[in-house]
Amino acid sequence: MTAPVLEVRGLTRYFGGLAAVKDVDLVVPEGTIFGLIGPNGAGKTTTFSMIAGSLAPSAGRVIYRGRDVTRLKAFQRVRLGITRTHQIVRPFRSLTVAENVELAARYGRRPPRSAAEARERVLEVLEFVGLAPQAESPAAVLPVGQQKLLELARALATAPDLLLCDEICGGLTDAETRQVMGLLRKIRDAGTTIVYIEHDMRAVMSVCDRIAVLNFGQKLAEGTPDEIRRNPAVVEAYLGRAAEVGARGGT
Ligand SMILES: Nc1ncnc2c1ncn2[C@@H]1O[C@H](COP(=O)(O)OP(=O)(O)OP(=O)(O)O)[C@@H](O)[C@H]1O
Repeated sequence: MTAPVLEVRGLTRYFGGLAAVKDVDLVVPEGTIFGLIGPNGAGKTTTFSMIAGSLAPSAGRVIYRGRDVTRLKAFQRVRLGITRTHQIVRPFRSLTVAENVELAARYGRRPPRSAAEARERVLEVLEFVGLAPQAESPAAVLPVGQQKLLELARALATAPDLLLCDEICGGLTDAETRQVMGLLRKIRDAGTTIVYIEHDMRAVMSVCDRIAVLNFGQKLAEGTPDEIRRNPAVVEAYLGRAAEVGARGGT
């Protein structure tokens, strides 16, 4: 078995008296799409923020390829290969799509060494996500589906080794969701490990190799999509409710 790309040990975060994340352990094997699911407020985004480095844990460690990165800042982790997308996308709205992607590339793991290399990288990423025709449009004018693709493009431009995807399918049509699932599989197959937060259960179950379930800040279960689907505690805490609302559990 290959060494894990990411290990999270005893990860804990309090907000005042509230334990948003409590004593969570995760081991993410290389080359997988690893789902992180659970009800609203379960602690998924807080966990992501601690892995990405934008939020300090109250306790616990984040280990990336055997190295303890718990004290590194977010930009230092991006340079090592850990990049996240945000649930609420936030491109530079007045910059073009291409400029947004180029900026991300410059802060990434392999910054382009020339303007020509930057252009080539930007075009490659935009073609990959299908946004090449919008390259010169201001980010602000993109419809929601394309905003999500731009968020993914910006993350990919940093040349991530570990991509943290936060609810990339929220607000997308079924066709757009299928497109994004196809992209995630290609990204994984090209060698990038993915941790994926998502409420769209069809998407999660179709694309993830393993899934961990959070509930009230703690890990409730972990396993393959089939094991998770059949786990009575998961059905009780989350999946039953998600099914009631048409397999989409909320925001
Ligand atoms: N900055 C903050 N200050 C105070 N409480 C916070 C903060 N961020 C998150 N919380 C609380 O921590 C808990 C976990 O929130 P988090 O956003 O991590 O959950 P989540 O599983 O990502 O939820 P959702 O599926 O709704 O995005 C919630 O009770 C939330 O209100």
